[in-house]
Amino acid sequence: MITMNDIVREGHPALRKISEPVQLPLSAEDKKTLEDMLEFLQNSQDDDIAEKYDLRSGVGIAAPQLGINKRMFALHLTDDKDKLYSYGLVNPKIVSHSVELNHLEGGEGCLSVDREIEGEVPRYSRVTIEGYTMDNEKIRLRLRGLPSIAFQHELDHLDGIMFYDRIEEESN
Ligand SMILES: CC(C)(C)[C@H](NC(=O)Nc1cc(F)cc(F)c1)C(=O)N(CC(=O)NO)CC1CCCC1
Ligand SMILES: [Zn+2]
Repeated sequence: MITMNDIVREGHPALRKISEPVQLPLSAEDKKTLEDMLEFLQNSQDDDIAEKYDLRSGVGIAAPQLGINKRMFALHLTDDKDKLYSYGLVNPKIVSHSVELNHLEGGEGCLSVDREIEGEVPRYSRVTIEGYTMDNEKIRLRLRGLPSIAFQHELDHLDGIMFYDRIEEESN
């Protein structure tokens, strides 16, 4: 199982690389990695398992955070209507987005960042995304709210972008 020790932190080169598209159909190894990533998120949101293994409660994790520069990430979260979004996504991309921007109140954090960083992180309010599931099926989703923000945060990891890169500098 994945624990916090498997997650690379700021300064690790994998977090600043552009990740490579994943060969489809998924190899057994890539599928296993993605399943392990989804399992980590589920474990991290289970109070007993999270406490036992000292896991930070994660809603998303990208392969580069495991030192694997492949274009895949996992999401496991519920939106404000309690709809569950639980996916392993391969070669994900935004196909269209709102002009309107949104941000998490209080800013963002990251499983690979062990410090608090203040500042709003601007994200598209709504995105239409495409990608492939762990079963090699093409998927298209319309996301808003936390699912939309989390998707954009994870997609940035595949392009070597950290959330704080998007916080505008103090305008004096
Ligand atoms: C880094 C951490 C703080 C653990 C963050 N969790 C999080 O934001 N949880 C959350 C947010 C809400 F708005 C409502 C709620 F119910 C729970 C997270 O998992 N990530 C994933 C990550 O680091 N992926 O690389 C960072 C988040 C920033 C924006 C969305 C994902
Ligand atoms: Zn992150």
